[in-house]
Amino acid sequence: MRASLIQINVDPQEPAAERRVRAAALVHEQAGSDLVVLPELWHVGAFAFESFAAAAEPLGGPTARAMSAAARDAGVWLHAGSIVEEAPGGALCNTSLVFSPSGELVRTYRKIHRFGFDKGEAVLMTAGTEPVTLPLPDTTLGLATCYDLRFPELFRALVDAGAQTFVVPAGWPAKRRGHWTLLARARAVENLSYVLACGTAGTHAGVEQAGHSVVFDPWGETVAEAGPGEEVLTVDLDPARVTKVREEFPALKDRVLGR
Ligand SMILES: NC(=O)CCC(=O)C(=O)O
Repeated sequence: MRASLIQINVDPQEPAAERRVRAAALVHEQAGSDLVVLPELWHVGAFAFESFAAAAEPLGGPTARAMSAAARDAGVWLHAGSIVEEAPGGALCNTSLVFSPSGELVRTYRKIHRFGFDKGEAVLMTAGTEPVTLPLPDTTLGLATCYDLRFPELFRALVDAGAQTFVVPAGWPAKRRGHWTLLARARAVENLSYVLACGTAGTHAGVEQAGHSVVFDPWGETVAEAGPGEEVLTVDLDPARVTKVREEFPALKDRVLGR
């Protein structure tokens, strides 16, 4: 199973409409991959809080339409990262979109843990409540977004729902890059699962992004890691390895709490 993580540069000087066209072209270039992943809020910037309201769009909005067409044209499963969703009733949510190779929107995931404490996303966005998984032909995806990485109980809930491969779009700051890599790896090791963690490059709203998208295997080994700039990280995964590792090291069966 081939996966491509598109670590797109988010530059406030680039209009969102142009970045959308560029993202679609980058997805198109990944034809031949099974799964393509974009980062969190790449259309606006995860820290561009003051632009969230203006950038909000419904599920059938311009980003979703462009990504549906891109998935269909490339013939790939596309985790299109997240958008600022204007939900029915007007609430804003940080919502991930997953499209099938025919361009159908097959899953949405509203980020459960909002970042910012008493500011930014935490006050502007409404939290999701539901963990979301998606069975693909070769693996079952578990969806999480950025700050969710700090909450292992979400990943356990996803494992209980059948997840074998976590997809984590993010807009993670460079100043906490050490946490990014450490937490993504921990989620792989403790859940004996692949982790596909896709961040952004560039600086927006004064926040330098970490880049360094990374893929860990179910033993916590690094499959591939990007640098700080715009880059596509393409990896070949062996979905059967999740079952094998879980059989050889059945730690998930030893859980006592929270089952
Ligand atoms: N967009 C985010 O969720 C940022 C998370 C973050 O900066 C952190 O957890 O640290």
